[in-house]
Amino acid sequence: MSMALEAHGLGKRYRRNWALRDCSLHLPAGRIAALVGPNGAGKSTLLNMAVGLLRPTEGTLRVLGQSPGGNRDLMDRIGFVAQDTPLYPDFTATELITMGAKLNRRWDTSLARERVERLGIPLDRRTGELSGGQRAQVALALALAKRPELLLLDEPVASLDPLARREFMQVLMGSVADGETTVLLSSHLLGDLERVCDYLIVLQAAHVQLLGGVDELVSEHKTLVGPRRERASIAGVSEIVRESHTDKQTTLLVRTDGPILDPAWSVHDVTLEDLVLAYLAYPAPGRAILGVAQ
Ligand SMILES: Nc1ncnc2c1ncn2[C@@H]1O[C@H](COP(=O)(O)OP(=O)(O)OP(=O)(O)O)[C@@H](O)[C@H]1O
Repeated sequence: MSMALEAHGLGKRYRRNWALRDCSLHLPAGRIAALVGPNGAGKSTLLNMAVGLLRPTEGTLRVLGQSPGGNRDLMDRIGFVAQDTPLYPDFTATELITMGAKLNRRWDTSLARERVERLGIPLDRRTGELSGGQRAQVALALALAKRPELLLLDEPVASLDPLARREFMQVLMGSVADGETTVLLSSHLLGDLERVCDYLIVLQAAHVQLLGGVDELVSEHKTLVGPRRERASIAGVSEIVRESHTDKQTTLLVRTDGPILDPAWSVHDVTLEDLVLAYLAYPAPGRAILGVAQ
């Protein structure tokens, strides 16, 4: 299986603070991956390193099998929309599309023009005079027009209205349907991600907290509800990710390594949102751990 992204022991330090540390992850080609984590978790740092805008402080990072720093051929194969969707404000969408055609070898001018037109965004208005959502749409159209093998999107839909978000997510799904594109997008909108993403990377406090295919992760985690009891080992449970108690009842979100047969527990499936929220509350690796989810 070929990897679109592969990191080993990757770290980035700004002065004395680590924005990313001991980060080992892989993203198989052809997936739509969600990059999730709280503010300041290191998501933008990871994406910026993947496009060579930042250099790792330690560790290795391979993107489409190559090292990203100063690699023009590799950059031709990657589409990137940064968090604040920067566009030259004095240029119109038409001018940016023309510029894209000059700078990129695999550029699809009609895709960009048709997309911007279909969204009702004036092609001849300076992008500095467009709304924030319209600017984001232009930036996304430019990224898609590159026909990238890897599309990296840093909170691409944050400024889009709900209908536009849904439409864009459908476009993303369509663009990976050919099996040749991989998408990695960071977002806080778990509902949107749940609909389209089939791979999940959860970052928290500069560390990878959870990684894997969404279906596999969802099926190996369960919520258990039973009479109140203090921590005890449960056959079939490899890890208790989160626990909460009322006077009479204990609720656990667990990672399983087999069936839960103890009849004291009722076993429930989890959603992607349950999973992400549980792992975000889980102590980060490398942090002083006082006991899991006490
Ligand atoms: N240029 C910089 N100089 C110093 N520290 C930085 C710089 N950029 C980011 N950081 C720090 O690195 C950490 C990770 O930041 P990053 O922007 O990667 O987080 P993020 O997960 O993308 O957050 P958000 O969801 O808020 O966009 C944060 O603690 C941030 O303060």
